[in-house]
Amino acid sequence: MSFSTQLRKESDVIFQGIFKHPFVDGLGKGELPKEALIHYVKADFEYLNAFINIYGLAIAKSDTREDMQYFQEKIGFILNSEIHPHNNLCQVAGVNYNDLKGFPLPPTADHYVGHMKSTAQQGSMGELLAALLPCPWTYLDIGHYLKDSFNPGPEHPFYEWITFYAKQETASVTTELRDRLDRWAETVGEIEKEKAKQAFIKSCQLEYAFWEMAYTQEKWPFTMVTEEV
Ligand SMILES: Cc1ncc(C[n+]2csc(CCO)c2C)c(N)n1
Repeated sequence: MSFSTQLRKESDVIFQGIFKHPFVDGLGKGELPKEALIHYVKADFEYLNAFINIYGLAIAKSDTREDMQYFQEKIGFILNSEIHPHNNLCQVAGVNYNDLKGFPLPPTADHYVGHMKSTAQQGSMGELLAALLPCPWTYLDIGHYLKDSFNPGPEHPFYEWITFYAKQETASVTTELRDRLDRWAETVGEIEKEKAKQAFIKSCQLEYAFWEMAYTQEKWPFTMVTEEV
């Protein structure tokens, strides 16, 4: 069994929890409070900015042109494609996407970004790949799960969101990251692999926590002027 298959198996309980989370279930049912959608997009826009920064750190860590080109292409995917699912959520919430940009990350999203950034700066390439992988993998599996469970048609409010993540593009981001991680895992010992596994599991936990953060509209204890809509 490949290293990534082993990681997916061990974290299956978290994946199953994500599929059943009320936010994800609401995407399937086509029913979500406007405030939760807004909270999600505000946090996710900044999360994606941080993700681009992290790909930049991965380029800084890269030894080969091939690796550099790979991470550069992934930055392009976030810049050019990931706006579509956000646009879908903004349309349903009846808000302008531009009005949701530039807000501070809520505590859980801040924690998630901090985990990926510190792993990118201090960890091995394998730990970094493992910390990034749950991001496309959980969304790919959510896309498939919602497509199979709810069979949404074009009239479904979240049709675009669901079909975007169930698409080949998200599948290839996942497969490519997995292949890289699996190739790395063949070259290192158990201690290194254990560290990568812990980085992967923490990111899976934080993917779940991100949905919870959006659904409960998690906030910092004190609201500062910059956070008001
Ligand atoms: C919290 C959170 N987790 C995952 C994604 C999905 N996603 C973000 S970047 C990317 C491509 C990685 O190269 C994918 C699939 C999201 N939007 N927000």
